[in-house]
Amino acid sequence: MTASIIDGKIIAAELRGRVAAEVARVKSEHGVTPGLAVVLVGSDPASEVYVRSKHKQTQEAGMASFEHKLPADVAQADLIALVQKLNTDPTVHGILVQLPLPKGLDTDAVVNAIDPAKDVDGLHPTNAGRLASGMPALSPCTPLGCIILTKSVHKSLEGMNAIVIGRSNLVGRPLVQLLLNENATVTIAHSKSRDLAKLCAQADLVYAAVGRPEMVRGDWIKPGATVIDVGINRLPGAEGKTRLVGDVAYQEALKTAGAITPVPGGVGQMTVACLLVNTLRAACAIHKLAAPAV
Ligand SMILES: Nc1nc(=O)c2c([nH]1)NC[C@@H]1CN(c3ccc(C(=O)N[C@@H](CCC(=O)O)C(=O)O)cc3)C=[N+]21
Ligand SMILES: [Mg+2]
Repeated sequence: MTASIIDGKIIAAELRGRVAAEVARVKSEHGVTPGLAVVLVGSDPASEVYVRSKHKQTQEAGMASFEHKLPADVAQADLIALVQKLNTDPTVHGILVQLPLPKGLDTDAVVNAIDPAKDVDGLHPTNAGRLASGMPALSPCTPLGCIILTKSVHKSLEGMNAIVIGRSNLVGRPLVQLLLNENATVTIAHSKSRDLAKLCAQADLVYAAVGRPEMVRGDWIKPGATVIDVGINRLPGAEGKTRLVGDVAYQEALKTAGAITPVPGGVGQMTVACLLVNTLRAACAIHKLAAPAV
């Protein structure tokens, strides 16, 4: 038996189409154009790639896209001043500060400066706290994407055993909360967990988000389980190129899993699509419109 492949490209494109339709409706019915501001500090090549694809997809969905590039040696106060300006800019409904920030900048202080109503990354403690309390919140895009991909396989996650490997603020922790909202039973594992293979073997749903290339092996996976690979690791490939691999040993896991996401073409695609969803939701909330149908 070989696993079916969960096609993030197709699922993300379909989601972006629904966002675009809602954006068109909100524009024509209410005269509101949702706007996303992305702040990139320094010049990490991988970050440049993500920011470019965010810009393109935002515009394709009919939303306004604002890019702000700052030098790696920008003063903390100047970065915060930009965030504050975006907070009060009525054309901006979503603010994303690309992470990680260059050394010397205080990430917590920058994230705290974002208006929680415009925090489309769901990183502000107000949104993280609301999510953890079961209240409506802007939730981080990658975990939202993971849930949508899982639901493309399972209509309901109720009572399923899920394991989340990784506990970052951007992925692992909020993903745990979203899974709890779906009534899954959740195990939270991380780099210090003992006997990860055994914990994994009990899971119907495996979420690998540790940032270690191919750490999750095929024989850890319960036969038929759904595997969502959040990792994006750049390894040296042939002819001086880089090669992207996930946190799961994909070829091995294909043999035991029931369904699995590829890297690239899995979770990464959904992250950007969900960013558009969050920007649309933020714009509707800010303008006191009904929540959009996506
Ligand atoms: N404040 C903040 N929010 C983020 O959401 C955030 C961030 N900082 N910093 C970096 C990570 C990473 N991230 C990705 C977005 C899209 C792809 C993506 O489009 N991946 C494609 C192609 C990848 C490629 O070819 O390089 C795929 O997996 O198919 C991947 C990763 C968002 N992040
Ligand atoms: Mg991917």
